[in-house]
Amino acid sequence: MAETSKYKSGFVAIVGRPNVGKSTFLNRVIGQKVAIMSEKAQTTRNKIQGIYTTDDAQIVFIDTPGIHKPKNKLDDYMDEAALSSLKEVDAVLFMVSATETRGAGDNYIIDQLKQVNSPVYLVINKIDEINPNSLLPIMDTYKRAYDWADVFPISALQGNNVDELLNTLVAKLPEGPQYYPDDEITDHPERFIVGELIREKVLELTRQEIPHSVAVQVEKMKTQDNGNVHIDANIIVERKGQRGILIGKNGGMLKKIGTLARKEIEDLLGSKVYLELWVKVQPSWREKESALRQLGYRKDSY
Ligand SMILES: Nc1nc2c(ncn2[C@@H]2O[C@H](COP(=O)(O)OP(=O)(O)OP(=O)(O)O)[C@@H](O)[C@H]2O)c(=O)[nH]1
Repeated sequence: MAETSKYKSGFVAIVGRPNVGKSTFLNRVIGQKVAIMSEKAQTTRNKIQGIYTTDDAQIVFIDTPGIHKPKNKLDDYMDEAALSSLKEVDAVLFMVSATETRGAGDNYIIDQLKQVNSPVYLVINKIDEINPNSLLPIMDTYKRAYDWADVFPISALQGNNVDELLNTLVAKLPEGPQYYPDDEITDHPERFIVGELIREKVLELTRQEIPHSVAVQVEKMKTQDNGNVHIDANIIVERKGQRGILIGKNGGMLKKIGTLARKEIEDLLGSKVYLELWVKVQPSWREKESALRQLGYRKDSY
C-alpha cells in the first residue's frame, strides 16, 4: 500500500460584493449540512460559513463581515477586525460575478487585499451566464488589478470548475489536523457553536497573540432543574506563554472572554448560562494523536 500523505487543513475566507454567489458556492461545496448551523451562528463575528471535509483535507470557510455586507457606504466594507482576520487565514477567495463589470466595490476590496500575505484566488462566478468569448477580457481587467495566486472561472450554480478550485485550495493548504469532526457538527450543533463562540472571543480579545488554531473543548453542557445551562469548557493552547495571555492580569482576560462568550451563548440558547472556562496547555497538541482523540478529532485524520 502506498504511504498515505499527511492530512491538510486550513481556514479560507470568502470575500466579495453582495450577490456574487458566495452562498450558492458554499451550498454546492458543503451542502445543507452546515447551512443550518451557520444560520444559528449569526451573532458571531468570524462566523464559520461551512466546513468542507474529505478523507484527506478539511477547509474551514469563514466569513468576514464588513467586507461583503456593507451597511451603507463602500467605506464600511472593511474594518480593522475584518482585515486582521483576513491576515490570519490560509487563503482568501475573492469572488466576483462575470455578469458585472469590475466596479468601485471590487476595487475597494482589492485594495484591502494588498495587505494580505496569504494567497488570494480570484473566483469569477456565473460563467454560465456569459458568452465564453467574453471571459478572457473579464479576466484581463482583474489580472491588471492584482497578482492573484490563481484565477478560477466557475459556475457555482452548475458546478463548473468548482472541483478544480477545491483541489487547488487543498493542494496549497498546510498540513494540519481535522479541526472539526464531520458528524458531530450536525449531531451536536449547539455544543459546536458554543465552542465556536468561546473560540471567537479568544481570537477577538487577544488579537494576533493567540493563533487561529486554538481549540475549545466543551466538556459539559447540562441544563439544570431551574432551566439554567451549566457549561464547562477548556481552551487548549500550545504554549505556556499563550496560557498567560489568555488568563491575563488577575485573571482579567479570561473573565472578559467568559463574560462576552456567556452573553452570546445566552442569546443563542435563550436561557441563563453559567460558564466555567479553563485554559490548558497541550504542547503541539495538533501533532499528538492522543490529544486529538481526546478532543474528539478523528483518528484517521492523521
Ligand atoms: N447563473 C448563475 N447564477 C448564480 C450563480 N451563483 C449564484 N447565482 C445567483 O446569484 C444570486 C445571488 O447568489 P448568492 O449565493 O445569494 O450570493 P451571495 O454572494 O451569497 O450574496 P450575499 O448573501 O448578499 O452576500 C442568486 O440568485 C443565485 O442563484 C451561478 O454560478 N450562475
